[in-house]
Amino acid sequence: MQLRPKRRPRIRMRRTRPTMSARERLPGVRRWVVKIGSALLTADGQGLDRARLEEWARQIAALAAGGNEVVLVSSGSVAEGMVRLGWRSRPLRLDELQAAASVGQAGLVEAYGQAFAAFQRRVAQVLLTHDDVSHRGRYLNARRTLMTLLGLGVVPIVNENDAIAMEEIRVGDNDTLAALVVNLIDADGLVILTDQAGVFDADPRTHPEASLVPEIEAYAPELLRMAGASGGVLGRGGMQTKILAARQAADSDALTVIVDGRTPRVLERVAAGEALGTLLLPRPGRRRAARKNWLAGQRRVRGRLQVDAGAARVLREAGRSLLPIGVTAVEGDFHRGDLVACISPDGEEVARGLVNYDAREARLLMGQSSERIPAILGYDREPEFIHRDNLVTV
Ligand SMILES: Nc1ncnc2c1ncn2[C@@H]1O[C@H](COP(=O)(O)OP(=O)(O)O)[C@@H](O)[C@H]1O
Ligand SMILES: N[C@@H](CCC(=O)OP(=O)(O)O)C(=O)O
Repeated sequence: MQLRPKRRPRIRMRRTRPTMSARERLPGVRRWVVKIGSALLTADGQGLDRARLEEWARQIAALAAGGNEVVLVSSGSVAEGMVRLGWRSRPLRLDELQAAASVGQAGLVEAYGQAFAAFQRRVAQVLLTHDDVSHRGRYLNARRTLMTLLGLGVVPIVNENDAIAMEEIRVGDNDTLAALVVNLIDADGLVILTDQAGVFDADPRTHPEASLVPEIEAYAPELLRMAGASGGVLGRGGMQTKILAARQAADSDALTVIVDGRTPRVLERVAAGEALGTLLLPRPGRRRAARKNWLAGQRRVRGRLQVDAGAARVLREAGRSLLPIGVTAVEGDFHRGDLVACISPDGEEVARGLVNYDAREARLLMGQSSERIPAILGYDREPEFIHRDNLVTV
């Protein structure tokens, strides 16, 4: 009897039919999150690959000089820490992992600092946990800090706060962290740099005949089947978490490109719309920002702001920010970052959003013009009670 080689079942792919090529949207992207994975950052577990790091710094600096805003999400703290501590295998104990991450994170930011300095760019270290993006007040602060850094022309370098993150507040992998950052700052492009050319129709490590998927909807159901279970020795997520990250980015209408970070001038070429890696697309017509969905879904309204007719109208019709001057009464005992409802003079809820002031401060500021905030409080903050980015109409 002749044995026939076992064939892999063919996967039918629903690729997005290009009308205007979706790649043509990439040159229009202005705010990027670039994620660099452990698999790529360290030369075979021998420490950080500084030559590559410098090349990415050059490209990010070039994008920034061309009017783009770029937040870098970089892994590598554990890998670098292991090298600095002389450990050959990734520890299993959480405290040792956290120690390695702390040692490595210092090295990581130092290396980026030097790399970017060669291109006259400053960097900032931003360490986040899951709590920071799900907790009301810290969410606003994390967002504001990142936006301020971008406004200053600084490149924020984000990693998970591994030293303190316990299991229940861990994001877990940096693909997911990158997606959280996309949603946090309303980025319109996410580039995930990894050690493969992109997403293949099967894991290329175990299926050398697999072929690259150039473009696909992030929510295409077959995608997760293509991705093998987990990543390499240093990385954690593998392709699965990258696809889930692309989906989360797609929820706020961002485009994701998964691509080999070793490709020459990769970031500049991706941003120019060149067909590199895999482009993962949002579903057409899904425009509502993820943050707004999240806001709309929050049930625990902590307070109510009575607004006058004019404020009710601009909130309802134009989705504008709520200023202190339009508020006539403050109900409840809420804190900065809490969800509050905006109530029109006829008693209807017109909008809800994350408030920038504590109830005590709001009572002092209501009915006043925003220029008077510093004089009334003795310190300055946002001119809005609720910024339109953090507000949904009901
Ligand atoms: N369908 C697929 N296409 C490409 N890579 C895949 C696929 N399925 C699994 N992988 C694996 O995912 C790995 C990348 O994930 P990981 O090692 O976590 O990298 P990183 O550190 O960049 O996050 C690849 O080296 C590859 O072996
Ligand atoms: N925050 C840790 C873990 C990051 C991580 O999971 O890495 P990866 O998903 O491979 O980019 C680190 O910097 O090593």
